[in-house]
Amino acid sequence: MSLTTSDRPAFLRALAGETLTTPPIWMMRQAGRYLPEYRELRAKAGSFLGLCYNPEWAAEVTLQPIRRFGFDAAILFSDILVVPQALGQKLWFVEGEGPRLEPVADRNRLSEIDRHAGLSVLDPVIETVRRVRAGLPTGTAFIGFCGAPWTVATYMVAGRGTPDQGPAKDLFTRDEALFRDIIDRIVATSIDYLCAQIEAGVDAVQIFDSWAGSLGEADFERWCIVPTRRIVEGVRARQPKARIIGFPRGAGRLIPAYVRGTGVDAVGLESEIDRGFARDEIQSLVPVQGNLDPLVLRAGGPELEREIAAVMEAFGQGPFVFNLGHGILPDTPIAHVERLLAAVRG
Ligand SMILES: Cc1c2[nH]c(c1CCC(=O)O)Cc1[nH]c(c(CCC(=O)O)c1C)Cc1[nH]c(c(CCC(=O)O)c1C)Cc1[nH]c(c(C)c1CCC(=O)O)C2
Repeated sequence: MSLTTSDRPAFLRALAGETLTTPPIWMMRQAGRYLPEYRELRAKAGSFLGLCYNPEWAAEVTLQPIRRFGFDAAILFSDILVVPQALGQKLWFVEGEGPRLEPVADRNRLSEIDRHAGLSVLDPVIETVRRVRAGLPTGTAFIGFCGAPWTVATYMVAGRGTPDQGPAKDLFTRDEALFRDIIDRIVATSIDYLCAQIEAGVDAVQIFDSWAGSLGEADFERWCIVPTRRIVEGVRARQPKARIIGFPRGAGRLIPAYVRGTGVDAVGLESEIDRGFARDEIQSLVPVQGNLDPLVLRAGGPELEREIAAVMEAFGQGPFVFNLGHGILPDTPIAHVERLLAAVRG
């Protein structure tokens, strides 16, 4: 049975360049701590990674926001830092703080982690993809993802999140060959990982570059644009129909160069971007996704109404996916998410 155009998920139609009267909507981090049903399963799993690597639970968590809110797309429940794990690096999460890895700051450490390398570490995540696919309603699209090489490298080098990405910047200044080697490994594994997700059933993939905004123009070209283009080309060589969304958070005025240079099909926009610029210089190139401020969603009230209208006003006349400019905050009231959906869907 072939699907007619109108049976195609609205999310995929928008990514293909259609302007829809009601834009499709999903939210970054839509499966997460603001949901009581997530917190319940998270407590049962004991740890975040325990949840990520249990296909039954991870599939359930992926589907929770779809059942509750009927978003237009589900996003795989996992983390960008499972790729360093596939590269052999130890990863753990400190409760209330965030991720920790054994830092890779010299050549010896890199050759040590290499011994354990293997994509099979991610088999449970691929099994999660199959289960979610089987459980998703038709009309709901399914998004897979990975971290962009630059952002993943910042965690691999520092061993944790850093306010200014200083350790990774120091490394590419001090030992460019070593940093390039790290980037190359992330690129190769990310291509295999995204292709495995697509083969198992995701409709589109998003490349999260959360720290893209911390790079100056020349470094943005070599550490963000070039490695991302290699992933896009590597995935397309094997999966010509793959839909790829880039999210170079904070890249602002460099986003048109990112779109042209990487060849992504669509781009996510941070909340801070100038919306007039984004409409004229970015949405004219590719469909855009974003960019309600997560703080405004959490606050609710008249400011939320005004901002939803401003986002719709800026992007509603072109190909557009409604989203936040970054992940939903854990203490966001569920009623505000319900209000957002009602306002966007009219
Ligand atoms: C930098 C980054 C990470 N992970 C991710 C990024 C890029 C996007 C961004 O900038 O937010 C991406 C990510 N992380 C998670 C997803 C799942 C899909 C989704 O719902 O969007 C995705 C796409 C789940 C998660 N990843 C994490 C949680 C919270 C874990 C918990 O339940 O305790 C979730 C639901 C943990 C995580 N994972 C990471 C950090 C820094 C943290 C700690 C901060 C935090 O707790 O929010 C690394």
